[in-house]
Amino acid sequence: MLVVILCLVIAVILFVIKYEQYTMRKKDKQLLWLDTVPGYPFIGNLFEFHGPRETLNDLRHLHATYGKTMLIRAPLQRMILSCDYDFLEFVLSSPKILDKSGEYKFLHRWLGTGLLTSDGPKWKTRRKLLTPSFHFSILQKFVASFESNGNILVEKLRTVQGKDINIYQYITLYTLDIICESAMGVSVNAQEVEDSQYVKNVKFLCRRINERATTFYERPDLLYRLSPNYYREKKAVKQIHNFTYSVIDSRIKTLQNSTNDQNNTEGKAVPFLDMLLKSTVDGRPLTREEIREEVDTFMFEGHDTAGSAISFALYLLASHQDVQDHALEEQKTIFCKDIHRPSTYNDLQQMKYLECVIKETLRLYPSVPFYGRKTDQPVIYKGNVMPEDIDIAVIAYELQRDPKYFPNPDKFDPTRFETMDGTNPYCFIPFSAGPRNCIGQKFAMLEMKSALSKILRAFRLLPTVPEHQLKLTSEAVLKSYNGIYIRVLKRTF
Ligand code: HEM
Repeated sequence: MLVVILCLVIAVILFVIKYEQYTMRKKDKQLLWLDTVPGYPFIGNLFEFHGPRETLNDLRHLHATYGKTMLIRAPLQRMILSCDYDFLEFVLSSPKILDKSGEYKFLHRWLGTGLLTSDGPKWKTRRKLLTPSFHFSILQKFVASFESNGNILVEKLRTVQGKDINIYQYITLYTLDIICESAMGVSVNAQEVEDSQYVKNVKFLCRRINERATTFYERPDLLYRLSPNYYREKKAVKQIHNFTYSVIDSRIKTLQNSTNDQNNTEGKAVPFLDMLLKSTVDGRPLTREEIREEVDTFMFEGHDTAGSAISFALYLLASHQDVQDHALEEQKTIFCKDIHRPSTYNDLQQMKYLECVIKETLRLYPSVPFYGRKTDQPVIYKGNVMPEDIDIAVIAYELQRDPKYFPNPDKFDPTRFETMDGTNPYCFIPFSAGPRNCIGQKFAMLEMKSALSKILRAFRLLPTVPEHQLKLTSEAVLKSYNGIYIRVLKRTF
């Protein structure tokens, strides 16, 4: 009996391997022009990846061994990994490669197919609908929200000055409060309320999505449903959706009940939710579910990214006193004698050096270190075919450390952005590039400037002793898994 079962198992395995080879044969032939990472039948290169904490190291190792562009294989999936300038310029600017790679399906349970995860005509319609929400005349009204939440942040930091603190824990709650106010028009008071279930769920899901993407036995939906993590994820998603729906419903009521007078929003920031509630697609309003998808998408994409960038910038400023002094001089010039006054939109526009600091931070520590696309039709690149349904991973983290474009690439040197002439616009792509770039980049830049300016004026930033060493990991967003520790000391002028 045992022998029969064993034979059956072997037969099934052989069948699956043959089936995979048969289905992928044509694609593999068409992709012979690429360097292919040697792997095993069926499972391909899954063993090249050693879990979420090691993904960046694994990618670095693969690029060092196989060059800037290579093909890797997973069951029924072919993916091109690239940090090559020409190839990525082609991919990101192509109107034919706009769909998202297979990995994004891990976000679907939470985000549905909102702007980040949708493809084809749905994405085009949504992008057109949402783009006006990021017009500068709308964005400048959010400066007040950056300011009030920044004041809470500074108060929180005052209570821990002189101690070694994991700055990321403070910053990420600040950016979460801001995105809640901006996207939904409600405050979750993440900075004030400890142990908020909503905050816990958002944090849990951000981590879970990447863990799943890099754990081979959790990738197939069928196997994932057998694991306890599936139920944890389902529960967290349900709680988040319930919260988002309750906010949507109460906002609908408020808008219905408000008199014209109360509805007068002149000068006030209008949350993205209100715009969604007032929008129509093909002559009909968006459904509750469609609105929820977008609100949840903004919550996901809009807080951790900026939180990571601000935290890394503070870490770099703490360990580069010359850069910090330069940035502070600029603040003094802008704020003159009233150094602690609230910053205005115009002030933020004037912070040119701080902008270089942020860009240099995003070059070294891009919040989204890699992202994915997929071909939905055969595409020709330099005479070679990329067949339909091929995933492409854009490794921004590696490209932005290429010495060809950034001499002495590991050096933190914001001035390189003062002299960059735009000859190679695709060598700096923290917000992606082309038609599917980050819709929130101007919002993010204002928010990051506002936070850094406020903290710089309130505190002197110092490294810990001994200086904390980052251990980078990508949980969809770049983090340091041992924290981002610095010290802050009240600044006196
Ligand atoms: C430092 C801050 C940020 C960075 C580095 C960043 C980076 C990116 C990147 C690399 C993408 C492309 C992702 C992909 O192709 O899969 C993206 C897309 C997106 N980002 Fe951001 N982002 C930031 C802040 C924000 C903020 C604050 C918002 C919202 C207010 C936002 C909303 C979005 C949305 C909705 C998309 C999808 C756009 C589309 O596919 O059309 N991002 N972002």
